[in-house]
Amino acid sequence: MADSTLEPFHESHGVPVVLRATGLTKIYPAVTGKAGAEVVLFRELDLTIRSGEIVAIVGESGTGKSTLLHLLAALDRPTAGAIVCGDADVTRFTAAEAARYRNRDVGYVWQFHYLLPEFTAQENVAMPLLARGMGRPAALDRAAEWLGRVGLGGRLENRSGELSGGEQQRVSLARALVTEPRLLLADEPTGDLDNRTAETVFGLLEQLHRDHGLTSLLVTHNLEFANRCDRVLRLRNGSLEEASA
Ligand SMILES: Nc1ncnc2c1ncn2[C@@H]1O[C@H](COP(=O)(O)OP(=O)(O)OP(=O)(O)O)[C@@H](O)[C@H]1O
Repeated sequence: MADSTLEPFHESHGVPVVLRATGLTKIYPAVTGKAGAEVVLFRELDLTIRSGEIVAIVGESGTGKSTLLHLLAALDRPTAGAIVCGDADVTRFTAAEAARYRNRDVGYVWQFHYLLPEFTAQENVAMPLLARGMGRPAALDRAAEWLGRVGLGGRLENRSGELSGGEQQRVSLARALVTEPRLLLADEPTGDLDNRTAETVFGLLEQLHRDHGLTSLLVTHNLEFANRCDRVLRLRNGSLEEASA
């Protein structure tokens, strides 16, 4: 059942909880005037993400993994249920509150990098800081620092077209983390990369967990990577089960 009375800084197994979803349900209604039933993606789904962990979500195509990440990022609304991150229920946000949440509390990386081609790597990474009102010199400094952490300290001035696929994805990882969000949401971040480059990007994610106490939720079809995460959850038949990959 949805519980909107969660305390802000509750704990689970002695570890602070970063995000808790309860009773999460997503149903697409039948289209009026057309044959066909409603689409139930998931019903009464519960999910707890604890500080510092890296959690993998696996499941067959079309089971709703990306939709779940969109709900957690406040890019979509559930049919029912609550998503508590920090001290607020994300599902009740106004558009302005959702935008602020996406800028401050969550970072996300998608399968495609979505870098702005007319800007340099450093400017792309600085963008979320500029959007929140940080001055340009400070934002560029912070961006350079994060590009150094993802191994691209020598590529600050390159535009996305001058970078390899793996480098582009590392820039998008730096852009997601430059605001130091509570939670990183990653939707198949290695899905568009060859095996060796995918290993570099996933290895980097593991290193950032070790070095910076990152917390992340990762959707992946790569079962080897899923097995290297702290927990694996499988989305199947509308529910989320603890699983081994
Ligand atoms: N507006 C809509 N009305 C009805 N069904 C929809 C609508 N939008 C999305 N869907 C369905 O929701 C399902 C879940 O899509 P989603 O992208 O979340 O799955 P996924 O598990 O991430 O898949 P993949 O692994 O292929 O990326 C799909 O079957 C899609 O057709």
